[in-house]
Amino acid sequence: MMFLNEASLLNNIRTRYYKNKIYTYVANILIAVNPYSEIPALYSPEMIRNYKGKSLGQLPPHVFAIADKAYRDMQVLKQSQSIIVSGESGAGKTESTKHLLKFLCHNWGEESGILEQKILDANPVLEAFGNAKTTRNNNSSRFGKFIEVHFDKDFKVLYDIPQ
Ligand SMILES: Nc1ncnc2c1ncn2[C@@H]1O[C@H](COP(=O)(O)OP(=O)(O)OP(=O)(O)O)[C@@H](O)[C@H]1O
Repeated sequence: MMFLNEASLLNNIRTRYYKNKIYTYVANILIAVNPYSEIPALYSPEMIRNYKGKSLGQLPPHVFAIADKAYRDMQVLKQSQSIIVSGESGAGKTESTKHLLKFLCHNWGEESGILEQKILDANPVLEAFGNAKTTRNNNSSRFGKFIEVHFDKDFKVLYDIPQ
């Protein structure tokens, strides 16, 4: 971008959004715009495989790239990593968190995948207890959500911060 200010950033995000490119990087922060419709190719099994082991920026901006970087940083630095998912109600935090979990489970989980499937399957149950319809979101996590997933010894904390 020629000028880095709020207006040009928003314009850039809008232009990308109209091309179904809902993800944009600002340095190593990922901005996601809620498309309010399914973009199937964005989360296909092929995409999940493509983003495994790729450096940030090697492929187009994606929530999978953030998950992969966190996992690889954990391995290299031997320290737990955190992904903070933040935004107003209805912004798409819960959906983003589900995509993060799915990516991590499919690419970096145990081989049998049984435990990972249980983690993914637990989500609808938790939502049944913790979610409610609000004016801003039909499936709002009003009671807050905190997901902690451990792979091996010291993997990983995901936060979905209620707004
Ligand atoms: N990546 C996405 N693709 C398609 N639809 C999405 C996506 N992200 C969000 N949505 C749609 O937007 C709705 C609201 O998203 P979500 O529940 O994730 O918001 P939230 O930020 O967690 O809200 P709250 O803080 O109220 O819990 C979802 O039910 C879904 O219909």
